[in-house]
Amino acid sequence: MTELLTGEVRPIANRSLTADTCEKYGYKIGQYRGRAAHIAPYYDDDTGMVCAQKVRFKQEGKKAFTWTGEPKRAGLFGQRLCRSGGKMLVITEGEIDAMSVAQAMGLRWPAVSIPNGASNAKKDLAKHMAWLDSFETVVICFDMDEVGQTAAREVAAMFTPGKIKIASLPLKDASDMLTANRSAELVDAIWGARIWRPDGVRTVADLRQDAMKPTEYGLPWPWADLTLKTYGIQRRYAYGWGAGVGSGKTTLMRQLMLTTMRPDLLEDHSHIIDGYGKPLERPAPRKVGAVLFEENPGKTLRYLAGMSLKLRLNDPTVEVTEEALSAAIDSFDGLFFPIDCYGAKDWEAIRSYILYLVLSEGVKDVFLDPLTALVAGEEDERRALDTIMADISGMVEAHDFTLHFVSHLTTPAGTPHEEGGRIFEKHFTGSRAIARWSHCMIGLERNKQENEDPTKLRFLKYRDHGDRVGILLGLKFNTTTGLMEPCPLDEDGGCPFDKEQDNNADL
Ligand SMILES: Nc1ncnc2c1ncn2[C@@H]1O[C@H](COP(=O)(O)OP(=O)(O)OP(=O)(O)O)[C@@H](O)[C@H]1O
Repeated sequence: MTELLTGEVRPIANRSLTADTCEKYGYKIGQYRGRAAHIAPYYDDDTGMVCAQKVRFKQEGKKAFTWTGEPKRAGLFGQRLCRSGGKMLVITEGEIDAMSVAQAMGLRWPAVSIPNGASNAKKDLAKHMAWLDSFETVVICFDMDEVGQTAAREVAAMFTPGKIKIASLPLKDASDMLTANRSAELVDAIWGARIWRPDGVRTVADLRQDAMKPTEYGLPWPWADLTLKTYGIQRRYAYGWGAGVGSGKTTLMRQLMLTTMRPDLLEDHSHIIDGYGKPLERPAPRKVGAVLFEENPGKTLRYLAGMSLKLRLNDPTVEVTEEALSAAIDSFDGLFFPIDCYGAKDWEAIRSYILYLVLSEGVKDVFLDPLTALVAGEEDERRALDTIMADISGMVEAHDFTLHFVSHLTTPAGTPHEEGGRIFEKHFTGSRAIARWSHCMIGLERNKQENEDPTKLRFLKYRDHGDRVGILLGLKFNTTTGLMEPCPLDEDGGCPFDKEQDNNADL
């Protein structure tokens, strides 16, 4: 144990501290190894005697600290001046700050300092939790730098919620406030300190700006009628599309990709007016990210080019000039970002590709066809799908994009989906995970044996608009253009009741 130092109480002019303040805290000026030093006394909780001193002096022009006595037994600086169970206690990062707060508050309110700086705040305060918790309110008034504010939040989390407040100062610390002659503002900052809330808890004030934003239409579907009925394609949504084998899922995905990159090919939407009387505008061309497991990206590009020319280019009898095709292909340049994942079906890799496209390339419309390919061969398909779907749902929300994925369907008990059987949520492969995590689920119902039969878009789940479900659109495949076009449906939605009955058998 090193000897305690002696000294005398003096005002500290360069810190605007009066002799009364220093007297109250027993803060003295003395000598340490022949140099002038500030001596801050620390008391032992048990004996009420000074057991240690924090000595502050200058060494080679720089601020230095040392301890005398037994610092391990020391409480907080100024602790002995505060009766437990008081109305309010202020905790600062340093002795001079504690005295500055006390002085600004007329020496009538208790202020203490932690002994070993912000980085040890948690450990040093933990020893006195019962005492600290006895105060009605505890205000943390640490330095306004990163270290101080991080420590303030860490310390706050140790207290009973609702009791702890964090003060925010316009200058670096309480001492700077006092020396700048801004004690009144320092007092205001202490009284006006905000109740600390754990990260993530928000107030109405935090959310006001968001809540005041008008609800806008999402992005247009290729077909205006669907935009009208569903309020458009939503951002931060994972759309799950399901249909029987060869029922046109990929064709529909291609048309969505096409009109995303080439909004000039969208149906006219100008008759759709929002609640503020504004007609829906045609969006600018947007980039597309495509994860297509069952198709070579070159082939997809040819399909897209064909659709843009209103030609079915997979038909060998269809003629197209090289110039026209080349110009059509060029129209997707810088917009189409397919991932060549033929064979690679590892979610971790696909996930990084998607995030790269979204975060680095600014892609906001991603297509994944089919989702089922990612779990084929997994030992526990259900669990794997649950992990992937949870991930997708979190990703679209965190990074503000839209992901459309295609799902295969399980075989129903009644009419096969390929013959127009009704689709239920539970028919999606891995339905539990998909239903839980996707924001919208859509079934494409079509009887492949009846070429004249339309494809019905049945919305099964729609998170924000649960009333907008059922068959919302009929589409007819145009065998010349390769595009799906809206068509009228029977009054019952073209979905005879007996077909629904059939499939209800396995409900
Ligand atoms: N509504 C439709 N009417 C007639 N033919 C269609 C229709 N939709 C798509 N087709 C054609 O049916 C074939 C299969 O379409 P597509 O590949 O889109 O189906 P899919 O559901 O994705 O198939 P899979 O189950 O094999 O993934 C294609 O030749 C396509 O041109």
